[in-house]
Amino acid sequence: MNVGKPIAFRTRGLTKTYGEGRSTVHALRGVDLDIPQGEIVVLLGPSGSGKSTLLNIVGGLDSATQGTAHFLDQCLTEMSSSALTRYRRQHVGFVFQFYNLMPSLTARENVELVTEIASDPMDPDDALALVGLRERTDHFPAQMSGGEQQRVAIARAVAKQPDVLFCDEPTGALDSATGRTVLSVLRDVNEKLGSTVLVVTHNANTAAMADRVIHFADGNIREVIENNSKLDPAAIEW
Ligand SMILES: Nc1ncnc2c1ncn2[C@@H]1O[C@H](COP(=O)(O)OP(=O)(O)OP(=O)(O)O)[C@@H](O)[C@H]1O
Repeated sequence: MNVGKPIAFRTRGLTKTYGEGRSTVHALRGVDLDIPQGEIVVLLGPSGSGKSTLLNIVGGLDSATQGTAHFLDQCLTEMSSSALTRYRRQHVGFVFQFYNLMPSLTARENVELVTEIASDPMDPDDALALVGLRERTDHFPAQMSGGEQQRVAIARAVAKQPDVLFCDEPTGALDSATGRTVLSVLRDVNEKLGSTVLVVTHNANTAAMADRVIHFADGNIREVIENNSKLDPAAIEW
């Protein structure tokens, strides 16, 4: 189904170890992976299998020990830390389990933190409208539910119109109905902005909305499944 799409991310022999000697942890053991542009990709696997480590390296937040990772024609594993900062600023949005909003700022002001430094940002109100919070732009985080706060975090991440949206357990702190709403927002971002969306999750049911599901085990890919019958997030079982 994705024949001819450019590859957004390509890793070859991607390896990450933490520590030395007997306490060495092998987080990634030579991962080879191709992720086509514009896909929703869900990464599943047991705790400690390396999912977040992979996300952090291709997101420009962490370095590899060996191997290569490319974003389009840019080699992330050879970049200086200032080049990685530019890469993150220009191309990448992050969404984490805990929303990391500034409590003293309104929803709009939280989004403006990003739009003020981005090169081609959306209007903050448009970003909040995209996640269904048009009416809540002047509200503070404490006045919003967990799902609404996560949607502000997504608005903040997408307001710079990122090529890629990285989501680490985006529904981990949410109940099922709210979690589905947040997944629907991620699907909307993918469809409306064309962003490639990578989601790390423990919720295997999220796989139903993905174009591609990557199963991790013990620092490597166990299986990659292309999904030709994607479900609407609203229909996902929890
Ligand atoms: N900064 C670090 N220092 C030492 N070890 C680390 C560090 N970060 C991760 N690890 C180890 O690397 C391995 C892979 O961790 P990672 O967080 O990538 O797994 P994960 O699949 O995302 O797990 P989870 O689902 O629990 O978030 C684990 O054994 C973890 O303890």
